[in-house]
Amino acid sequence: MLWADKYRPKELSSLSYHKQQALDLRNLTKDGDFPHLLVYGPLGAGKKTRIMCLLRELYGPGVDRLKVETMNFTTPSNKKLEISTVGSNYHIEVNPSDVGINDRVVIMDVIKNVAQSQQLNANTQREFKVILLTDVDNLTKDAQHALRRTMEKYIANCRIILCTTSISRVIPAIRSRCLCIRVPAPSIDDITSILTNVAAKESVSLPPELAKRIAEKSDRNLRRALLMCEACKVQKQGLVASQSVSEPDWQIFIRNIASKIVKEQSIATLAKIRENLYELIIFGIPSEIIFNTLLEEMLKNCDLELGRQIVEQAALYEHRMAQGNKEIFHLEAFVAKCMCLYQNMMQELMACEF
Ligand SMILES: Nc1ncnc2c1ncn2[C@@H]1O[C@H](COP(=O)(O)OP(=O)(O)OP(=O)(O)O)[C@@H](O)[C@H]1O
Repeated sequence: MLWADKYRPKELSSLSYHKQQALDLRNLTKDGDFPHLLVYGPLGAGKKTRIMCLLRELYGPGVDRLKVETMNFTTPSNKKLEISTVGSNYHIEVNPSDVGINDRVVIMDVIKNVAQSQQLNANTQREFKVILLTDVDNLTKDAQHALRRTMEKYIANCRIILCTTSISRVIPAIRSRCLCIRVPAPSIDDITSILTNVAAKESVSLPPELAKRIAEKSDRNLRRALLMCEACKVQKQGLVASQSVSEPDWQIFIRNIASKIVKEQSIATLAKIRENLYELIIFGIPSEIIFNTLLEEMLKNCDLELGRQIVEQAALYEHRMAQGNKEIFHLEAFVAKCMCLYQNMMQELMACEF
């Protein structure tokens, strides 16, 4: 088992950072109930871990006995949909955006099914079940409006926990019906001490300088830091302070795409980059991550004015990507626009020189 899964805290009391928030969550469940929640924060900040600890506090260790199920749905146009869910006797976790633009059907059916089913275990029984919806920022507006109506209708039988990285794409009507909980990214010191603790549990001696370097390279993403630390251990049995910390392959791959854009602005390069983007998508790298990393890498290669223009275009294409269905179109359009802007800047520079 990976360290990130093996050492995931299970109790609110064992959460080692944002302790006040953990305490507040515990107080929230004191009388055995809580409102609908909207948990948001950057990738790898520990949102899911906190939610699972909260459920454990409420229902006991039964929430850890997970089973994977496949649910089937039929759209109004008779299209058959299939979605995987993970859940226990007390909760169910679904990512409705797995079915793309048909997410509205999934939202309505899942909530209806859960609200109508009864719980068996009388000892730990609550009056409600919990539905955990992940990646809520990717839900279509249609699905979000359906969610708003359904969450009101079934408030007596179920509580909904929404988990997302960006609250700005969640409609205000949902935000106002939930208690919003922000989980900020852990600090470099928090990550360093978690890495040191995990290494100690694994009987691996981790030099403090190396732990700090891993924490800095992880972009304050705790999961990434734990994976990087484990990768370092696999590369070299005895960890040393001067050891290099390798980056994930996809990050290097995206850096190469950015340097291709800068090196040559042509149709042939664009076609090659399209293949590269497809490869990233096929390997399961989320398109938002591809977009953000590509933007960061592009900004390293340009001056302030060009950077401003690229950020402006990135905002436009990212917005379109969030609204549309085929990410590749918008990623490719952004690459083409970057090439265009870069070429314009080079031509202006050359004109000035002559
Ligand atoms: N308080 C904590 N102490 C130690 N480790 C933690 C803590 N919180 C989270 N982790 C570790 O960090 C990893 C990432 O946490 P989690 O999956 O909860 O993040 P997330 O914000 O839900 O991420 P994503 O948005 O990418 O799904 C977990 O695998 C877990 O091992």
